[in-house]
Amino acid sequence: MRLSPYNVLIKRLEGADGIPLPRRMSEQASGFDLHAAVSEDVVLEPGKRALIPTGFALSMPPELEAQIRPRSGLALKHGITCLNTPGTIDADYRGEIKVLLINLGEEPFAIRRGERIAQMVFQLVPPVRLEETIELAETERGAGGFGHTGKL
Ligand SMILES: O=c1ccn([C@H]2C[C@H](O)[C@@H](COP(=O)(O)OP(=O)(O)OP(=O)(O)O)O2)c(=O)[nH]1
Ligand SMILES: [Mg+2]
Repeated sequence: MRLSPYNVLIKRLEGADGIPLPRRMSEQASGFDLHAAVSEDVVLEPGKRALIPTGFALSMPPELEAQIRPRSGLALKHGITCLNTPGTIDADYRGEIKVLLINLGEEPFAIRRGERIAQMVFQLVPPVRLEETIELAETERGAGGFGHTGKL
């Protein structure tokens, strides 16, 4: 078990005064909830999408990435989810973290300043080097996929 946490730096951006920094809502929550840093309400009509600012930027060690995931409560109650879920935040990205929301519900949904709209989960990214070859290691599955193993 890792004893010391990964140190991730967070910078509040202009216009994000009063917006809480991302936070875990319970001690062992996987995700840090993200708040909308919109200057005024954004109304998402059914079927429409919007890129919502969160008011902060990150600097994290190269072995990490962050994933932007939907909040299940918003998805269940209002059909609000992330279009590109999970969104990928690269370790070298220094711009504002944004959330691409889409309304898959039947009613317009208002996104208000400061409301929690999504969550950010940090993940380890293993160091991988792609090496081109003409022969792959054989397996029992081989090229079978997409339901190849049946239903039961
Ligand atoms: O939900 C998201 C997804 C991405 N990003 C930012 C951080 C990420 O590092 C960058 C690029 O994202 P991605 O690689 O998914 O998009 P792309 O279309 O491949 O853009 P790029 O060519 O800039 O990599 O955009 C967000 O703020 N929120
Ligand atoms: Mg990319």
